[in-house]
Amino acid sequence: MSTAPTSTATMGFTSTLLPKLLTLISQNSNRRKLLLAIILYTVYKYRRSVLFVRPRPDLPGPPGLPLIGNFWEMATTPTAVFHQSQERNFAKYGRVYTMAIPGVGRTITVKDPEIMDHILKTHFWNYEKGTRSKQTIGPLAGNGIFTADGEWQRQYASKIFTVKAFRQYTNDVFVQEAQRAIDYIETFADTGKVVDLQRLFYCFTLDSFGEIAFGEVFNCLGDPTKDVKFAAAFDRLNHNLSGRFFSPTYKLVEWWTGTDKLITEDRTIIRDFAQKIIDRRRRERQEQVKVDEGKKDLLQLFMDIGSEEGGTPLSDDMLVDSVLNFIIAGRDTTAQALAWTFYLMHRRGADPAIVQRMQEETDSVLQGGLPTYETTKQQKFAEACFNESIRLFPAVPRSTRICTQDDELPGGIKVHKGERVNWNTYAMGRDEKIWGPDAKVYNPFRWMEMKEKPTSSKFLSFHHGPRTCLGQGFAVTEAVTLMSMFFQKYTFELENPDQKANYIPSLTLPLAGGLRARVNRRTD
Ligand code: HEM
Repeated sequence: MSTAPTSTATMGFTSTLLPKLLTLISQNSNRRKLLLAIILYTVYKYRRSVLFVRPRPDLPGPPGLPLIGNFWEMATTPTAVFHQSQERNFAKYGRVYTMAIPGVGRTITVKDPEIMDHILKTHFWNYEKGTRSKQTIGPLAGNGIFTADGEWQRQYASKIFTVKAFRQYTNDVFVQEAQRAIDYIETFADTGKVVDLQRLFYCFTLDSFGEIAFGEVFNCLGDPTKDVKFAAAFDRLNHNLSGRFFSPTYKLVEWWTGTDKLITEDRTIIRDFAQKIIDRRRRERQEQVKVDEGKKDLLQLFMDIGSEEGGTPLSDDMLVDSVLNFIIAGRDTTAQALAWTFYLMHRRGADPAIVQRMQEETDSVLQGGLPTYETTKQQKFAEACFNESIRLFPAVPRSTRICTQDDELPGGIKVHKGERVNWNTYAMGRDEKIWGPDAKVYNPFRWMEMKEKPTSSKFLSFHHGPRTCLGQGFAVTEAVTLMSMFFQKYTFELENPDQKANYIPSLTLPLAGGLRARVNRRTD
């Protein structure tokens, strides 16, 4: 049992609920009276306690209810404004606050670069993803890099990005798939018809990943309005598992709604798909079919790295996990970041100088040609537009770790073994202390004017420390390739320029309502 600071909820209990219960007792039979009296006594005695959670009267935080702590608050906070509610808590309680829920435990939520550096870098070893993370996204991520705490996964995955041919191959795929996206929007150009750009970006990143991960053509860009079986199962699974992060009682809810069965079905579809490709590759390997060095996909690279001298060949399950984790990491994140970028550049009130500068930069770097890996590196303003959008709308908006040994954070804040430390990248990206008084304004020019790039403990969108996003360069190249090819030819106009910046609550940050826009050919 724990003792929490006296709360308004507790005061509400004494002033409103207590008299009601006393009246109820006086009106009931003896047995009922006794039962009610016991309940009343228990609730009163533990009015400042949260069942099974260690007390932290030293930390501020939203007041909870007797025994159930912040359960009610968590259950009733609309998930569509989850990040704003955390921002409000920071505004009220400062850079660190706590909440507690029976069965889930205590969470300490932080928003401070110095503390982030401590948790994610200098004391990295003391904060692990833990079993809850594995339970929640396990059906999708398996035992891959996302749920693992170290081991072989990072070692293998990081090797992939050092393969030079892989960089060239991915770049060729981005150009090819962006061209297919252009073929699609060309049919809309100057017609006044509306296209959902977010959906198109999902198809762009899915088709790119189909090629890069498995050497497979999903052909989502062939008709973005139609579902691709693998992608539909992947999206549904992602969506259903996201719900687990917001619900302490997800097991019960899934059983009640039948979502548990859907999760199993979708998991099977995805893994069977990957397994078939692995079987084919193993057969081809036995038949000694030659693989073009310049066209090795992720699966092939993972198979090769495992067979290298000193390497351990990966089992089929490990291969499936490895490749799927790249798709989880890179597909939705990049598509959503692109959608937010186009949204922020075109919504009402956006500075027209942003699109103008983007066009000027693209025209001057590409000179009418197609992008290459080298030209994307020169498009600093395009990169700034992208970074600025994931500062405000980070594709991974929050995350969590479990403390494995008692620790002390900068500022003398104690964290006990088993307590959960959460952080909110969304809130950090809008923090005036880090970004200045215009922190909430979309202003890509700030990146061009900075003398030094912000450290990753401040610009947390790609994470910080030893588990920093491995695909940061990949994502930026992919996004800048598409942006440059789009801005080279077209202008965009949102169907609803006043569309609100709402997101769908999820592990990532999709733009709610998609991004419906009209496309016009550039005439300048
Ligand atoms: C806008 C795009 C992206 C953003 C904002 C982003 C952000 C992140 C963040 C915040 C993490 C840490 C997650 C956590 O452990 O809490 C992460 C991890 C990771 N990302 Fe990205 N990512 C993006 C694109 C990509 C792409 C395209 C790839 C692969 C091609 C990728 C590969 C990875 C991998 C493998 C990890 C796991 C690293 C580890 O746990 O050691 N990411 N990413």
